[in-house]
Amino acid sequence: MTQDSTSLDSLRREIDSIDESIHDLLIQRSALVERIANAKGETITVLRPGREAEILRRLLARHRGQFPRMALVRIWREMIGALLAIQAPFAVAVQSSGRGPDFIELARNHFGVVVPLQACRTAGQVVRAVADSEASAGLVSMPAGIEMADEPEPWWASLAVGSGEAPRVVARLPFVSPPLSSGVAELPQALVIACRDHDDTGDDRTLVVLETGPDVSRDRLRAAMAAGGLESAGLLAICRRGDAWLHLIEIQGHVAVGDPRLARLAAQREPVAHVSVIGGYATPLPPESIP
Ligand SMILES: O=C(O)C(=O)C[C@]1(C(=O)O)C=C[C@@H](O)C=C1
Repeated sequence: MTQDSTSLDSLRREIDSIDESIHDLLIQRSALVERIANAKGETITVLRPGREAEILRRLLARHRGQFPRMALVRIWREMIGALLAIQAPFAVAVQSSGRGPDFIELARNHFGVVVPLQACRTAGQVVRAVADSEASAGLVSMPAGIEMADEPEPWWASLAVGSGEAPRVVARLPFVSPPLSSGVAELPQALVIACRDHDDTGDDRTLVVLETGPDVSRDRLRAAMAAGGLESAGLLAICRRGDAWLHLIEIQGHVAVGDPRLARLAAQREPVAHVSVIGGYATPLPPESIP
């Protein structure tokens, strides 16, 4: 045996030993998640998107060496998805209209190969599947502009009338943007909904629906929000409900349903007659942070 093949053999034995350590740790992690699942008890969903975001941010911040960050994310997404599925029956309803195949890919990349995906034609059907507990979570397209929906009302407006048990937005995908495939001009953006509140991870956006009369400018809305102590990060979409206009607005930071700033905004009465928090998400990592 040559010197080279001896050292190759010994390097491979080291790799075998590392693989076994990784495997043992995976088995240990899985056992810990089972204990977490027992501790969660009767909660409505096992999904904790804020915790998932914190895990990925922490690992990416400490990462070093040649192993690609995108591959690190992929491994953890696969592991977390599999560990969601061992905690409870877990399925994701995915909107198949519009950029349907892209949304399926987005859901697969995020939830991994184990979690079953259920195609639903419209976003409204995804909301209903989650509300009726036919799916544990749903993936719907990121609203943009004035909604010309194939439903009486865009999906996000239906969340604004929901009770505490109704689906809410809990995550935005992709959390870490993969490189664009050839021929794809831009990545699809989607929101994850589930029957739980959005988490506070320290770097978040909140989605609110503001109800106003007609002809309220963006500047006026922004000023009313600022007077209430809320910083708008942008108007995502608007739609009409009878004589009222509904504005879907992204707010900087985590704002919980009972936040006094929302009450201050609604107390002004003009221009905002009503405010509903429909969820929020951990701010996705900028693509440039994943070289
Ligand atoms: O921390 C939890 O609540 C878990 O269920 C564990 C875990 C994980 O694998 O780390 C899995 C799924 C959750 O969405 C978040 C995290």
